[in-house]
Amino acid sequence: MRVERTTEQTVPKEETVYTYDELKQCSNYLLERTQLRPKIGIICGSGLGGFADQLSDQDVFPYTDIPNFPTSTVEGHAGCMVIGKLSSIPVVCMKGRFHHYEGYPLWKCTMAVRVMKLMGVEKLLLTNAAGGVNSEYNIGDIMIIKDHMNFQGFGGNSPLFGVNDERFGPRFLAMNNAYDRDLRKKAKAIATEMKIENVIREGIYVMLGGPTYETVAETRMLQMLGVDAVGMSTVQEVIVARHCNMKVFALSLITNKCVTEYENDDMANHAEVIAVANNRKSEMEELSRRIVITMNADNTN
Ligand SMILES: O=P(O)(O)O[C@@H]1C[C@H](O)[C@@H](CO)O1
Ligand SMILES: Nc1nc2[nH]cnc2c(=O)[nH]1
Repeated sequence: MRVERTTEQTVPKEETVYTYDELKQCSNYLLERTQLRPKIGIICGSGLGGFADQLSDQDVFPYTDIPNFPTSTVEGHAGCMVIGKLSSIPVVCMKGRFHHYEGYPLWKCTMAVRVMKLMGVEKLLLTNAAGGVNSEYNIGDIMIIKDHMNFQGFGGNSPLFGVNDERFGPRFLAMNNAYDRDLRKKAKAIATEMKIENVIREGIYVMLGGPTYETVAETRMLQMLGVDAVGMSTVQEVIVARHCNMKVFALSLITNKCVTEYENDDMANHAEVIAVANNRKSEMEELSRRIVITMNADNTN
């Protein structure tokens, strides 16, 4: 189903998932317009798109120009694909992702991952802004995602629903070690080199549909389940990336502490999310840059 907005009404319309050929059209469009052949893809979280500005030799493609592409509608998600070099390494960077709460089905939110795969991308680095569920987490902490809980999957929704196209991957998919163990270990060593180990965490991310932030009762439930951080993205992208055999690494920036007491009047809000992302920009960007270098040096698959 697609939600199409007009000025007066919201009209749901039937829509089928992207065909292989439609996604190939997108990747061809990009490859025909850049000399670079990236093997590493990056998806930037809310307020974290500035990472793409670090790239040299940039070719910039607004989503509105790429055939079959959805558009970004959220503040802090610029809405363009940037292909360029990071420390001489060719990368393709999504400056702005698609979220389920924008009205896109999960298969549509994740289409760019398959486009990257068709371009030749083998490894994916994702960032997001998330609320700290673990009471020991502080605003500004950077969490290496160790694992996720796929709540949409529990509820009967997945970006892989529908006929499986074996050209992308198998019908049934194992999800252990989705967040590559070796890259997580190396990222911790990099954080120590950067002397930011005091703000580095490793934990479990859960994606809820949003756009509401969590109630006190919901946060308490997540704590009981062992969740460390909660957001509104990433899980579906990781599922699609693993389906097409990409190696995955992901970081959550803890932009707010989820409220667990009824007497606490702190209100999560997107302006704060963007402001914290802006404050932690340099650490997030340098950590990500060094991880890209590590990913590039890694020849295992
Ligand atoms: O794209 P991410 O997951 O970084 O964005 C988070 C989740 C919502 O889109 C938004 C809420 O403030 O930030
Ligand atoms: N669901 C959710 N997403 C977020 N993104 C940034 N902060 C939060 C949060 O507290 N909850």
